[in-house]
Amino acid sequence: MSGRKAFQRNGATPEFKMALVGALGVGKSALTVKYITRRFIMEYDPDLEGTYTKHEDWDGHDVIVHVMDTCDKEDSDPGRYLKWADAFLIVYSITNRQTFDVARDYMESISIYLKSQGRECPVALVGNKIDLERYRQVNKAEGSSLATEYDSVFYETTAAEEYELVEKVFHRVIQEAHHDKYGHILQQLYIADDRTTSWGQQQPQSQQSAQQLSQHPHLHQQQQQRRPKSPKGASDKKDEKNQQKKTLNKFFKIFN
Ligand SMILES: Nc1nc2c(ncn2[C@@H]2O[C@H](COP(=O)(O)OP(=O)(O)OP(=O)(O)O)[C@@H](O)[C@H]2O)c(=O)[nH]1
Repeated sequence: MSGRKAFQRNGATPEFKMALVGALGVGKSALTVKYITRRFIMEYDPDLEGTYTKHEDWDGHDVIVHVMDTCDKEDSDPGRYLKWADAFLIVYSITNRQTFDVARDYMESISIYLKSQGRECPVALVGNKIDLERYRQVNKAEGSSLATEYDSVFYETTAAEEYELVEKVFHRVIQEAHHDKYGHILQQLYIADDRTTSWGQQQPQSQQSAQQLSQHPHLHQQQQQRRPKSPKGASDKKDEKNQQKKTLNKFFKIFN
């Protein structure tokens, strides 16, 4: 049975929740707003955290995507996105090695958390700001290697240039999340990495709504109940490793 047929029989609108996490200043907000509005907005309030919703039109069918642009602070509870999300984008800046180290910590912590819950979610490692190649501190092979270590997909991208670069990352994660939820072979449903097939055009957002979002990034903020999802085997590669760094110790409080 093809994914498409199953999708058509199942009347419910597919819905996915993904959380962007990472160090401050890596471009989580820029990537979120780029995906939602197709626009690059230069400055955000670093203390703001929000959840945004976008309707994708795939081959005439509605797909709802919720994106949480997180902002972790010392005392904040990561449970707000760990429990909520169907998928995670762990973002670092290729121009800042420290943010790559933080991304590594997130990879580890999220992996351990999911395993403790018997859950598995798509996790993508995303190296952002490739438009600033001249300032690169983390080479592509390092990112790729870290992602491989955790059985995650890896992308380098930039919020500052073509929308398609950002779209590709989000669509790949949606692909994976769709597979987890509906158990379909993704290549039959959506796109291959080179985007040769099925993803429909984005529903164009009105200029007005894009402007409103840019001026009030939390316009579409909303809370949603998490939908159940089918588990997928977690990476076993890090079972023995328990080297949580201070900044991420809070993760353990959730499930210990
Ligand atoms: N050149 C370039 N600048 C970017 C890119 N993404 C984000 N920025 C800039 O980097 C700065 C930080 O981006 P944010 O999106 O606020 O980063 P964040 O990860 O959300 O961090 P906080 O807002 O501190 O939580 C802003 O000035 C952005 O305009 C990118 O891909 N390329």
